[in-house]
Amino acid sequence: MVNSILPLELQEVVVSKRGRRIVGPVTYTLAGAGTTIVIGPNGSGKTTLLRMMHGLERTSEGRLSWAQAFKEASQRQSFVFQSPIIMRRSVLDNLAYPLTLAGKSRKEANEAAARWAAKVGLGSRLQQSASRLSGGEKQKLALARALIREPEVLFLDEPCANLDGKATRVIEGVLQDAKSNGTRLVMSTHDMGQARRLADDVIFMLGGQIHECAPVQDFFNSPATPETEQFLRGDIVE
Ligand SMILES: Nc1ncnc2c1ncn2[C@@H]1O[C@H](COP(=O)(O)OP(=O)(O)OP(=O)(O)O)[C@@H](O)[C@H]1O
Repeated sequence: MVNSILPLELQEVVVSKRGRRIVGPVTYTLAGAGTTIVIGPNGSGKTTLLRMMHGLERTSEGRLSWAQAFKEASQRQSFVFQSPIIMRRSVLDNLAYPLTLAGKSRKEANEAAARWAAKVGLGSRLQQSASRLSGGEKQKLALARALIREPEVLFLDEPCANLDGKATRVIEGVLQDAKSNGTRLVMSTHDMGQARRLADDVIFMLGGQIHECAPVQDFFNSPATPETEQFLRGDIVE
């Protein structure tokens, strides 16, 4: 892509909270296309790593840089949280909002909103108050709202946690489409089946560090360290 915001370069980046290092030092390059899945035990730093890459966490050491200026990069990436943040307005308004904010006409924004609602199975709910949607429906809405501006990079923090198989399948389908359309995806999950289904490559977090980072086949078929092997066996690793 011309003027891509990628690569995102992390050099010896550290995130600390109240004087305690919770992630880092991390050196990593996010480039190319496809889906990177971030896995690891509870508290290993997955959420913090995603938030830091997106710009939601202040780094206390190291260097984080996009290929474009920070403001430009911010506008071309999006984030889906584990608990979706939904405006107390209609499904239509929730979806149209990012587009009107970006200067699209109300008509254009409404048309795109209707298209995206249909993609995530909310086509018949456009006028309904979004706050009355179920948890799974809210997550589908949040995903559509994040994708409606066709971000170059999309971060997702366990978007399918607490969702049933059917809702998860819809979300995975939308994510596969987004990837085919050129969005670079970076997503955390605890679901190893989902990691295998979606990943092109895997980041394994352990103790706030990137313990291993490999193409999906290599990661699952020939783990590089005993800790990775233990984790994949379902043993407790800290
Ligand atoms: N605001 C904060 N203040 C203090 N400590 C924090 C803060 N946010 C996260 N931490 C700590 O940082 C560590 C990493 O947390 P993080 O949420 O990134 O892990 P995670 O791998 O996403 O965990 P989980 O799988 O449970 O969601 C944890 O020990 C957590 O308690």
